[in-house]
Amino acid sequence: MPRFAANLSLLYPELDFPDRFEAAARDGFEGVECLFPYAWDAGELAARLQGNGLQQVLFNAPPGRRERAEIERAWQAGDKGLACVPGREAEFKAGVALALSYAAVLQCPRVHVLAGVVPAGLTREAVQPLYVENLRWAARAAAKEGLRLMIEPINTRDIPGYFLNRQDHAHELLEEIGEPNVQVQMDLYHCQVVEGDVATKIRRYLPTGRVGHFQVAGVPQRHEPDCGELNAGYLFGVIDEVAAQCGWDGWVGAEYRPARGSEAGGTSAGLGWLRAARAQAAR
Ligand SMILES: O=C(O)C(=O)[C@H](O)CO
Ligand SMILES: [Mg+2]
Repeated sequence: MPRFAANLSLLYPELDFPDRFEAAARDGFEGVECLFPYAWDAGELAARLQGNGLQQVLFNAPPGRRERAEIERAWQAGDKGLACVPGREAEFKAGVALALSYAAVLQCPRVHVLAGVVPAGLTREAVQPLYVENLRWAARAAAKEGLRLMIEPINTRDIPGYFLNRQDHAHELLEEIGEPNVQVQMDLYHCQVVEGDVATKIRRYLPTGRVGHFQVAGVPQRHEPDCGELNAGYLFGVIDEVAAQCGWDGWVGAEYRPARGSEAGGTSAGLGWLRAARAQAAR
């Protein structure tokens, strides 16, 4: 069974963010990820991790220039990253520096760097050199701290105009960036929405050593992984099989909006997919 991390920005919406750590540990998660930890003091979050025996496995660099407390709200309102946005290089670098300082305190080995939306009037091809240059700069800064950066293809239904949508584009970009500590965050939800053939893509890309993290959700509504058109149990089996062959030992982030979160039992009641994965592994 892969190691699963609870995405605390999406799971347990019935609880205040700091209380979600304990809930995730109680439900048997060993790792957690989140979108943006910046509204909280890094030391306070580190204490929550330690107190609950959890590892922080991933979070995002800021998607735009804001006060720390504003970052999450600004993401909802439209900040989607700066890596491909001309004229905002200084803000991009300041955001990466803030993320690296949080990663050090949280002892988190991975930081996702959002690509951003291609500005009106420009093409993806026109902004790609800037994206590559920004990522190269960020990768070198992260390498000094012993950290890895993730780049994630995201579907354009969720973020219209987003620069990076496809797995093949992400892997081409890694070649161009040319820094070994940059990897792909393969979100199976986005992969299914954009291109499908998910199991084949896991088999193609995981052995390259260029996939640093997985995420999962049901498709099309981004609810529990066992709701909708993806067969999560089958895909976890594929990850397990290929990981055993190539020595991959990363995490699968549970990044979904619980459909059952408002029902009695909250998020925990919707973890049947996790219990099924455990039962399958025990067989
Ligand atoms: O939207 C997603 O799938 C992500 O993982 C991004 O990190 C957005 O935070
Ligand atoms: Mg994702």
